[in-house]
Amino acid sequence: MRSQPRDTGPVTVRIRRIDPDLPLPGYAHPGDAGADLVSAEDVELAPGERATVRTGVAIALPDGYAAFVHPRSGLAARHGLTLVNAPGTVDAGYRGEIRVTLLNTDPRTPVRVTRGDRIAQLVVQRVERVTFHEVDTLPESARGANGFGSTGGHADAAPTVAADGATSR
Ligand SMILES: O=c1ccn([C@H]2C[C@H](O)[C@@H](COP(=O)(O)OP(=O)(O)OP(=O)(O)O)O2)c(=O)[nH]1
Repeated sequence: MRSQPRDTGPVTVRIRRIDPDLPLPGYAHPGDAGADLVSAEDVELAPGERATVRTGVAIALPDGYAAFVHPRSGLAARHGLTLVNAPGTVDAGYRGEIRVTLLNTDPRTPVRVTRGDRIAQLVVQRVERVTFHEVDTLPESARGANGFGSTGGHADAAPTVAADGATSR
């Protein structure tokens, strides 16, 4: 069966430039999921150091959406630069400046970020709100309570954590 492209036009997100000299977030290519966010600051991160960096923009997402701040793979692979809280969550009701908590994971080399550098990417997604319905017993499933490496695939897989918190290999 041929898959049909979804009929979705772009969602309009109101954005305010707190720092007028910086570019708006932008998609580098058609089809990209993330719009790049730039740094509003010059920062140097020592090995293992983190810093919360301004991006110069604030947004108002429509209800039912959230934006997620993701690391950029090139910065991660080349410099070990990631985000402490990846992905950061920007709530629909948040009107403050989007900030990015960068972390230099490299054990030896400092990372220098210059104002205007693209430091992270913002992925806007629909999100569901749920009603939590308390029950005594959950429905059975094939996975059950197995997780945390239970399916293997790594020589040093983490121990299995049971529903009661007990661990076993
Ligand atoms: O990487 C991030 C993560 C969050 N935020 C902003 C938007 C978000 O709506 C707000 C609160 O984020 P979160 O809910 O993750 O923080 P919290 O530590 O739970 O704080 P709060 O008690 O304010 O919800 O901070 C950012 O600018 N960048």
